[in-house]
Amino acid sequence: MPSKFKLPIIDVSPFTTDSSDRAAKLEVAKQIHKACRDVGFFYLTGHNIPQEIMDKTLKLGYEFFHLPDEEKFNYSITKQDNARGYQRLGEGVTKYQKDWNEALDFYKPVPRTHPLALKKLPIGGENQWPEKPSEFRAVFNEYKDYMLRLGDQVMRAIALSLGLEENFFNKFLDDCFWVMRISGYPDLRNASGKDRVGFSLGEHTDYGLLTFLNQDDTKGALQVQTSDGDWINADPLQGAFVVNICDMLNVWTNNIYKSTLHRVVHKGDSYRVTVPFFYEPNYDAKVEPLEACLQIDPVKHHEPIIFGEHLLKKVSGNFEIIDHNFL
Ligand SMILES: N=C(N)NCCCC[C@H](N)C(=O)O
Ligand SMILES: O=C(O)CCC(=O)C(=O)O
Ligand SMILES: [Fe+2]
Repeated sequence: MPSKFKLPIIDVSPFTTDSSDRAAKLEVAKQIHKACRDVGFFYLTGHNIPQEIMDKTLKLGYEFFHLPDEEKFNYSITKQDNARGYQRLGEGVTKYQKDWNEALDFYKPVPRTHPLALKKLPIGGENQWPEKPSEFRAVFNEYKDYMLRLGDQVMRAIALSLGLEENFFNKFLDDCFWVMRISGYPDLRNASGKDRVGFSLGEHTDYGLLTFLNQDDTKGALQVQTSDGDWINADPLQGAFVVNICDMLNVWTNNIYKSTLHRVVHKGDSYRVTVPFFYEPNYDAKVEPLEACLQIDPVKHHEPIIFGEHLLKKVSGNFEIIDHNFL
C-alpha cells in the first residue's frame, strides 16, 4: 500500500478500570474524537478482555470451519430464518458479487412475540449453536458477555468525545441488539474464474454502532479506505481489537464520525479466521442527528432511522444475487 497513514492505537483503560479519573477519560475521549473524524478505524488496547478467550474463539472458529461440509450444513441459515447460522462459501453477497468466505452468525435472541418472529422475517428465528467443537457454545457465550461490557464502556468514551454526558447513550443501548460473527477465509486465488466471485468480502460499511474485530495473525487481508480514497491495511496487532465506527454513529453525529468502507482480500496460503462482534443499539432505537452535532453543522444530513429497520434491510440483501440489469 502506498499510503503512509497508520491507524491510531487507543488505550481505553480509563473506561475499563474502576480507579480512573475524569482527566484520564477526557484524554482518551480526545483521541477517540480524532480517530473517528479522520478515518473511523482504530486499534483498541486496555480493553481488559483476556487474551486466552480471544485466542480460543479464533481456534474454535478454525476447527468448526474444518469440519466436513455435511456437518456444517446442519446449521445452514436456510434451515432457520435465512440469517442465523452457517453460510457456505459464496453464499454471502456484497454489491452483487459473491463473497469468498464462510461464516456463522449469531444474533441477540428475540422472543416469539417480537415483530421479526411474528412476521417470520430474517433474524426472527433461533440461533443455531454447533455441537462440535464441544466447547463452542460456552466459550462464545462468555465472549459475548465480555464484548457487551466492553461495548458499553467504549460508548461512554464516545459520548464524552462528543461533549455529552458519559451515560448519554444508555437508554438506546440497554437492550443492545448484538451480532457475533465467525468468519473463515480460504485463499481467494483458488476462487478465481468462478462465476461472480468478487473479493473475500466486498467493500461495505457496518450497520450499527461499533465493530470489535478479533483477528488471527494473517496480514494484508483487511483493507480500510482513508479519506483520500486510498486503501490501507488494518493488520492484526497482538492483543488489540480493530474497532470501526458504523452507520448509526454516522447518523447520530450527522456525518462527523465516519462509517468507513472496508473490505477483505485474502490471497495467501493460510486459512484466515476472524471474529467480528457488532455492538449495536436497541432494535427499536430511533437514531437521528444529535443537537450537539447540529451545533457544528446545522444542515441535517440524515432523516430519523430505526436501527432494526436498517439492519433488516441490510441483512435481507446479504444472501441473494440481485441481477443489476433489473435495478
Ligand atoms: N453485519 C455485518 N456488517 N456483516 C458483514 C457484512 C458484509 C457485507 C454485506 N454483505 C453487505 O453487503 O453489507
Ligand atoms: O473479517 C474481517 O477482517 C472483516 C469482517 C467484516 O468487515 C464484517 O464482517 O463486517
Ligand atoms: Fe465489516
